[in-house]
Amino acid sequence: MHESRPRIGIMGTGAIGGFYGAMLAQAGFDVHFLLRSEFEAVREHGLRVNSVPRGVLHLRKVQAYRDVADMPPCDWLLVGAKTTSNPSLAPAIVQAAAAGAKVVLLQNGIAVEDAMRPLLPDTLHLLGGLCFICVHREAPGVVEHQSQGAISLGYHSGPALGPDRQALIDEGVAMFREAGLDSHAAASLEQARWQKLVWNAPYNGLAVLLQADTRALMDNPDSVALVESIMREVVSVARAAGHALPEGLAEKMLKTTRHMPDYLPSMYHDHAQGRPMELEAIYAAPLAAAARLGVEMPRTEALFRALRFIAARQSA
Ligand SMILES: NC(=O)C1=CN([C@@H]2O[C@H](COP(=O)(O)OP(=O)(O)OC[C@H]3O[C@@H](n4cnc5c(N)ncnc54)[C@H](OP(=O)(O)O)[C@@H]3O)[C@@H](O)[C@H]2O)C=CC1
Ligand SMILES: CC(C)(CO)C(=O)C(=O)O
Repeated sequence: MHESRPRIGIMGTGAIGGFYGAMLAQAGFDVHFLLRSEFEAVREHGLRVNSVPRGVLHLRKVQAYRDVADMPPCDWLLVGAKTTSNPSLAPAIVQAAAAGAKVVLLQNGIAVEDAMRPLLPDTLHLLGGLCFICVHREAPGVVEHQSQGAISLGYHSGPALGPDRQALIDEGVAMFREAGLDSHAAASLEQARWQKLVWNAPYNGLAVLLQADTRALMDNPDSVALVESIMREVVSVARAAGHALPEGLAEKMLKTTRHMPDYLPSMYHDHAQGRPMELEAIYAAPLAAAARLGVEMPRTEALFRALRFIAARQSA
């Protein structure tokens, strides 16, 4: 630890990293941002979050870095890159870590910590952070925040045992709460990931395939039927894996989505910008789990294959 408050590193400052990092910096935390394509813009103009529920937050002086070697050692490393960047980002995470640092993957998908764990030394704690939020990058250094913002944390692996794990999660939860965010401990990180996937598996991919935002998807009976059937497949696999997802989860998510702003999930933006889509974390890993458990996910698999076709054409 450094001084009385932890030092925070944002590893990948896009929509999620920009939003949570700016909120923490505004609350007085010592936050250091690793950037890539938007480094110059942020260094010159700062980081701006245009938030519908919270108003404009403009961090004019940002501790921004293009090279991880210039970053000071950080106690909390919040990974805001897409899961597709994790293998190439891992050495930078290790380099920016203070002794005994907590690495938190603020990412969607299944088994993302399992894939990251072998790339980190055993001395680092690895946690997952599930972000319930609608944000996207509007321009270099500009994040649009449409709604929500809650974050739940769960411990994956590392040197802490038993009550020490809970204490670390509580420390993280308290940090986000101090920044004015709704934050909770997830009883089980794996279950929390499956539960969130019930939303991401249908909407992320269908937004790309059908070129539609959530409002358009919810206004059409055919797309609603597709969304619902994919949700039910994810729920079945999660339950087969031993996760007691709440009864009526799919219905509740459909209802909540009807009341959301017309939102384009992050996978839509990746496709639109020609960036890799998170197909491994959101589709391939759940499908592999389903195969191991002997549960079929025919509609999810069809969506995955269609998306993989789109991705292959895009990269050709
Ligand atoms: N957006 C949302 O509303 C939500 C997103 N999520 C999840 O959060 C995660 C992040 O998504 P999101 O914020 O939308 O993604 P973005 O594409 O907006 O941000 C990713 C950022 O990581 C940066 N990055 C990647 N690799 C490196 C690197 N090697 N060095 C430095 N920076 C790097 C990118 O830089 P560059 O500009 O160079 O590409 C970019 O700024 C995903 O897993 C997503 O599924 C979860 C809930 C909601
Ligand atoms: C489910 C949603 C839209 C908001 O909770 C989100 O967090 C995401 O896009 O991953």
